[in-house]
Amino acid sequence: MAAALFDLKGRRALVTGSSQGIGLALARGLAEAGAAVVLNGRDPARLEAARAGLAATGLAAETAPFDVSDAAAAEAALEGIEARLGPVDILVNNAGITRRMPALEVPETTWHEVLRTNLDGVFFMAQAAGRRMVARGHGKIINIASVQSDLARPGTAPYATSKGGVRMLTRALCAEWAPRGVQVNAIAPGYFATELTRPLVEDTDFTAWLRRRTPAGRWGRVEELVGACVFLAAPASDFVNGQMLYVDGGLTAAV
Ligand SMILES: NC(=O)c1ccc[n+]([C@@H]2O[C@H](COP(=O)([O-])OP(=O)(O)OC[C@H]3O[C@@H](n4cnc5c(N)ncnc54)[C@H](O)[C@@H]3O)[C@@H](O)[C@H]2O)c1
Ligand SMILES: O=C(O)[C@H](O)[C@@H](O)[C@H](O)[C@H](O)CO
Repeated sequence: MAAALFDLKGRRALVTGSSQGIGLALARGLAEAGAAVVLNGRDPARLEAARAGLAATGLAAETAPFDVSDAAAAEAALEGIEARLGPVDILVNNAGITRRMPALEVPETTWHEVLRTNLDGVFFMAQAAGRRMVARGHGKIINIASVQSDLARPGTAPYATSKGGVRMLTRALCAEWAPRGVQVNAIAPGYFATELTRPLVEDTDFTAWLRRRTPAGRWGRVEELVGACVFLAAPASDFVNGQMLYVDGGLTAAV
């Protein structure tokens, strides 16, 4: 009984931005839970390397290279994936970027680049997948938000704004699609060591501050996000909708 609640066999999952980092860890976790996984990124060679890495450990995956910040490409990709492989039951909107700089110095192009990837990309991917899920009467969308959906720090204005938007988008889509059998939730990671956070990992002052600021006293490991993702992708969460689940070592629970 309990095992069936978390069983993803027979489900197909598309994870955006999954050639490395959090996306690749989530793709691996979903595949280990039984899902047929589709990897996405913009660079076909890096995507193929990620696929081969999963295959080397006995996990099959397909690839779909496209840019999530291009709404037409997202729609064409969903159309192509479903025609080639079958329905996408689970969408993990993970692709994201940051550009750290003081708000007074953010060029217009940078502002739009971050918002277009982190917020427009999440919306148009959700719209492309959601239109098909709503028609079928079931589906799971998991948006990767951030502790910066709620808390800002200097140098993160475009990023924090985009992640705050992801939080409200998650609620707005839940309000519309819950009656149609689709669950839309978010995971809000704390600080995890990846390429995106490398400048912060290498900054000894930042890391010392983070260890003091996080009740768990350390950086997160990407595998520690898998449990939340499998839960939100699986039947176990069928009545969980519009929520943002923090996986942050307690960072947002304590001052
Ligand atoms: N690392 C953290 O501490 C942390 C914390 C909270 C939230 N997040 C979020 O998790 C997600 C993954 O971040 P990560 O830390 O693994 O970073 P990462 O830079 O290692 O990985 C991001 C991936 O997204 C891909 N990507 C970027 N733009 C894309 C686009 N337009 N189309 C397709 N793919 C694209 C990149 O190529 C890369 O593979 C992001 O949304 C990020 O904001 C990360
Ligand atoms: O500059 C920063 O503080 C980081 O880039 C964060 O934005 C992390 O990437 C993460 O999203 C925190 O949860």
